[in-house]
Amino acid sequence: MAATKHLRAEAEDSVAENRPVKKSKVADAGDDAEKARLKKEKKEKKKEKKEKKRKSADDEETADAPVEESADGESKKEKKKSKKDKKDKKEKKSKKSQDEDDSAEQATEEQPEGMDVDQDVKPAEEKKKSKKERKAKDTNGNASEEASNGRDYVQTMSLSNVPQSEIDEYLSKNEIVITDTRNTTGKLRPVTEFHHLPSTNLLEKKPSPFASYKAPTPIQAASWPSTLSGRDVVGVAETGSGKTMAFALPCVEAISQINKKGVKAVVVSPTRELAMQTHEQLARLAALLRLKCVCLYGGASKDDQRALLNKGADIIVATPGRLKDFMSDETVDLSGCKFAVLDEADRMLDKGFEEDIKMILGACPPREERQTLMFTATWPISVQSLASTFMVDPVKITIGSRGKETENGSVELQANTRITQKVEVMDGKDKEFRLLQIIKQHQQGKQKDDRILVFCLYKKEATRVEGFLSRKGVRVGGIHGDLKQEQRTRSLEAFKTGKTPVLVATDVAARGLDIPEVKLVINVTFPLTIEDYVHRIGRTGRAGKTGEAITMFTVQDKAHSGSLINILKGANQPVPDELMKFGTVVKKKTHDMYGGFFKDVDPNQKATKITFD
Ligand SMILES: Nc1ncnc2c1ncn2[C@@H]1O[C@H](COP(=O)(O)OP(=O)(O)OP(=O)(O)O)[C@@H](O)[C@H]1O
Repeated sequence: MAATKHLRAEAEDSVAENRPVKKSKVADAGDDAEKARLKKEKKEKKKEKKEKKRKSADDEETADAPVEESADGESKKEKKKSKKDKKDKKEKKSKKSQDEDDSAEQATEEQPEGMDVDQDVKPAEEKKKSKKERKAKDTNGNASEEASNGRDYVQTMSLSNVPQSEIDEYLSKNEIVITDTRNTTGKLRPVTEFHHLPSTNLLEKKPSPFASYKAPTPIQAASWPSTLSGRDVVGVAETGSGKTMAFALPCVEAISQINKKGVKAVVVSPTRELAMQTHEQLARLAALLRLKCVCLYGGASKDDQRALLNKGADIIVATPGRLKDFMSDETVDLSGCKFAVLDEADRMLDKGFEEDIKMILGACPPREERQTLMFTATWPISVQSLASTFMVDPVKITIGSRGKETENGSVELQANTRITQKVEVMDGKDKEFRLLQIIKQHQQGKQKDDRILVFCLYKKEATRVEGFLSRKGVRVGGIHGDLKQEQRTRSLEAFKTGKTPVLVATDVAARGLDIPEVKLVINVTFPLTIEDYVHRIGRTGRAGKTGEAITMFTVQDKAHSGSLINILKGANQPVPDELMKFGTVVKKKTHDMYGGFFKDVDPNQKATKITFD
């Protein structure tokens, strides 16, 4: 606009200069014209100024002011701008806070239940991961969200992807029943394959600790999700079904997460030989993570065991007596022991060991601060109330017994169905002759090195029978409480290697011992309880194999006829007529704690329910 005005003025000046000289007239006339021109110019300037002002006001409105803006215009603009900035900031802030709320909500959704992680400090990577994991769980809607004892088990994607129909089939085929009063881990899927286990330092070792196994056994598959979650568990499964590894894996996993010196786990066993055997398996697993496992049992040098303890022990496997000794002289301190296992739990909780167990578990942290597992093949009601005082809401897992429990909560007693059971009713005086005959028959040809385990009830009886067989040329050894520990260990070793393929034992060898080559168990004298019978015959038919058991039954054993008949029927075994003649009444030996009672059994019905309390 200014440039136009200037150009017009120049043009007008040039016109004036080029006019003819008739100056005055022209001047007079020129003066008037000049006045008019100046007036017009003034008018135009005024108009321009007005126009500028209006434009400036418009510019302020649009915040698009030209560079040569007036001071006044600028301040107005700034005011307006700052107002606008404030408005923008407010909007941005509100949007930001909305975003934060959204992400917090999202994070809450992503947070696996039971995990105690601060949302605000949780790294994005972790958030992403937990979302992924949650997704894996949600696909099937069944994953562990339990985090007892500060541990969390996350079901792997590969297990989540197994169709539900396959899981249901596995549970029903293996007669698996999981009872959880918290009613959450009931949904946990059994770990049907080893590769379904979450990967850990231990499980990634090469070769794998499970290299020699094809798949987890049902008790392992069903209990690992709960035990790895840190839950207390009662596991009841048939003899020879892999219960040792069922508790060994969570034991080593649990203590590998504790960065403290001292004893962190204790496993209690009823017999020395079983303690040694369990120690062997557990020590192998623990060594993979450089954890130390020490075995304490009676009848061996205390000094040697103390020396081992002084080198450091993360896990102790022990019989109660020797463990108590070391606790009394303060060689062993269980105050940091966060993991406790009662193997052969019903035996550990019966009258004979009750006080020892109270003392041992009493020296561990309170039950709320430790994990307690109990495993057994027989779970009578008589021990269950005591068991519950040592545990917190245990998950109960039963395999077999068609998942049945009796009305009072005991797990139905059942023998391993792969064992062929025969009962021979006879006169007591014929026993030795018949025993020799059976052994000779079984050791013919290829079977000459088959291991045969012979059970007697009394130590003296075992000594006599061993002597008798030895005199008849049978390669035989003995194991019972009258023998020194060295002798017991030697006999067991010779039996395992096949040097003496026959072993005469009392019930010290009834529970837990795992000797795969045992093909036949002979009961020369019936045991004191039907549970002991189940454990005795369970020394054969282990890890999916078949086996055989022959029981000599005399009139002196007639109190056991009813319960034995039920066991035979429960395992689809023939019941000899001579046994039926002793009666089908189940008589329980009177016990100072559990009392005694009688129960009728209908001989025409398949026996399914017996309580042994
Ligand atoms: N997943 C598996 N696959 C095959 N064999 C296995 C598996 N787990 C354990 N075993 C083997 O099964 C055998 C029996 O295991 P274990 O001694 O733990 O049985 P158990 O259930 O404790 O028996 P018991 O009630 O008599 O004490 C052992 O030789 C063990 O090595």
